[in-house]
Amino acid sequence: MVKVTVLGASGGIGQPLSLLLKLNTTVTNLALYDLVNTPGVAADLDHINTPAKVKGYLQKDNNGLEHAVTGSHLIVIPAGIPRKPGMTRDDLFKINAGIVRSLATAIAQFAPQAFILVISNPVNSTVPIVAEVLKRHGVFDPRRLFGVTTLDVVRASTFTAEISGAVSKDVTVPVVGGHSGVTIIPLLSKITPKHEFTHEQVAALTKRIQFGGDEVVKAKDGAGSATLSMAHAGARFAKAVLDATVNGVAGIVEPAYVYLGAVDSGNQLKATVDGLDYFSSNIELGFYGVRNIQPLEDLSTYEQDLLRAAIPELKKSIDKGVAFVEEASKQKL
Ligand SMILES: NC(=O)c1ccc[n+]([C@@H]2O[C@H](COP(=O)([O-])OP(=O)(O)OC[C@H]3O[C@@H](n4cnc5c(N)ncnc54)[C@H](O)[C@@H]3O)[C@@H](O)[C@H]2O)c1
Ligand SMILES: O=C(O)C[C@H](O)C(=O)O
Repeated sequence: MVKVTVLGASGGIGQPLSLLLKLNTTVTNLALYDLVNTPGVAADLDHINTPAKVKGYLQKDNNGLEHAVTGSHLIVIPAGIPRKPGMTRDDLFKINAGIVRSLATAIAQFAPQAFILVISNPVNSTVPIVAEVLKRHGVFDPRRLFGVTTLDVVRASTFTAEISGAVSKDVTVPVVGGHSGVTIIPLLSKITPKHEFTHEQVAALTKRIQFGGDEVVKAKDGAGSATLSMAHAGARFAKAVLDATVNGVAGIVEPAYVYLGAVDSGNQLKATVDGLDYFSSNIELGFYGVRNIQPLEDLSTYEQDLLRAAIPELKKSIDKGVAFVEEASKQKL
């Protein structure tokens, strides 16, 4: 059995993401959990002739969350509120931190072995929140926890190809750091296939990739943030984890925001990012999840400056997530 669970499955991301996961033939059971509407979404998806059996769970059901997560191989979390124009991702912390903490508590209790993919913003803080909850339950395996930053590399491929004329699906741009504004660091000097951009193009592309989310928030004009492109990105990353951990595919490399103490190579990277505990880099996936975290090498001067600007922002967001769980534990929430 390969059970995948989506927490927040009725939302703007949750529904198309669940559709794409239903189309993934590695999945045998798809559990959809939300406050509302999951029975309908599940009944609808269950008519698609792919292997996964789909079941909906509601918060108001008796032990709905427990039943949704129990036995899961992989759990994706897009639960929480999205931005409106004028908001930063950090403005979501107040509400989403509590949502993510309560979902992580259930995972720690009922699915401690699951691979966890966090989409809920602010990712730079919500991933440390999940980790702290798992640590407190004595079940933290950092190789199994990922902040999903795939949308940044998807955008980077699209935006750079518009300038270079390459076919976007063939373009790869490493994007490292975190998932918010200046913490998003595109490494345009490392684009493949190789392309030489002018300084002006590098500056403009960097800004567009860093603030790509704002373009969608503005265009949606109060109706939320990226959902469809995010569903695509989330399904792509979930497929990568399933291929590595279920299907035994070796050598898969995808970016993700992870705990750097997960593996030795992460500790080496940690030394080059001023001791940050979490950072997004290209991750080689293996049977147990994170297998290798790629180092930052040969950055251009411009990229080194971006990194310098990102580090204090990341530190603030990480500390905020850790402090939130500490405070909640003190208050026995
Ligand atoms: N990581 C990324 O790259 C990325 C990209 C886009 C959006 N996001 C984030 O994803 C989150 C969701 O975005 P959306 O557009 O789908 O929002 P949405 O409001 O459309 O959907 C969120 C869903 O979460 C559900 N929910 C709320 N509290 C819950 C709880 N305690 N348990 C289960 N479900 C709960 C809601 O009922 C809703 O169905 C936002 O925080 C957004 O900022 C992240
Ligand atoms: O921009 C947002 O708030 C949503 C998401 O993080 C994105 O990058 O599109």
